[in-house]
Amino acid sequence: MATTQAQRKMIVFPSKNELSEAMAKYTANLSDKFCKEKGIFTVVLSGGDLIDWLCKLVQPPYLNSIDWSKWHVFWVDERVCSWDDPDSNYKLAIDGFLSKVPIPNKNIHAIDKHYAANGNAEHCAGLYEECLRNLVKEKIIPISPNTGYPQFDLQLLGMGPDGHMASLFPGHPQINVRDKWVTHITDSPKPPPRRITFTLPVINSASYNLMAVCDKEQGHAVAEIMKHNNMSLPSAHLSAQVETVWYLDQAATSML
Ligand SMILES: O=C1O[C@H](COP(=O)(O)O)[C@@H](O)[C@H](O)[C@H]1O
Repeated sequence: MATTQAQRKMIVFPSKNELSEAMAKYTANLSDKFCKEKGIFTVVLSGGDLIDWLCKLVQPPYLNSIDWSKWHVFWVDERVCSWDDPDSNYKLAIDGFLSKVPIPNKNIHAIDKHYAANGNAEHCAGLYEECLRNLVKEKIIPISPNTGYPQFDLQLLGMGPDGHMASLFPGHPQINVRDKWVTHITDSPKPPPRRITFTLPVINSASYNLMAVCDKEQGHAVAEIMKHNNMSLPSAHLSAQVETVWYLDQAATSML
């Protein structure tokens, strides 16, 4: 079932399996489009359950048909910990997805290894922003003519039961930051406390934003956003330059 609100297109799938299949197809189609148009595909990952739902991308027909050499991979948020810590979104993506596809190492743009291990969130945010600014200079990432912030091709996002996206949490000031591309938090309500995150204007400057939400646990936040447009939930602010699409499984719509 597909419905469209002002800014949000919502598609409900019977189960995670169908959602994963659709997400792989959506990603593969955009990869083809952007690789043909500009020879580069910039993809931003989140952590959490999303990585599991990318499983279909590492299977035929996508595994062999996607031009992985053109991919550049980023993280919308990252936990400030060592790369091999079980909390690391980098580790999660490497283990569950990136180690299974031939993306050149130099195109995987992770949080700084040394400073992440040292736990300095502010410094890690500054360094990640510097990394993005260098890639803008190298013309890997364009600046959106509409917003003035970096414009990624596709972001694959997830939402926590409290309505957070990336590491923008309800009631925390990071959602209002506009003078940075990447900011930090040291008191995240979800552990671990120290994280870096893209700011909202960067998130909303992406061409395509796909928000994938499964499970009953998220049902209340889904209803607050879809039925009541409750803007106190960070995920309610999600938009994109071309398309914002919410992929939900049946369980996540239990309160709609
Ligand atoms: O902490 C985080 O949570 C969100 C949502 O994760 P999920 O496990 O509820 O799917 C995730 O999108 C974000 O990247 C991560 O750092």
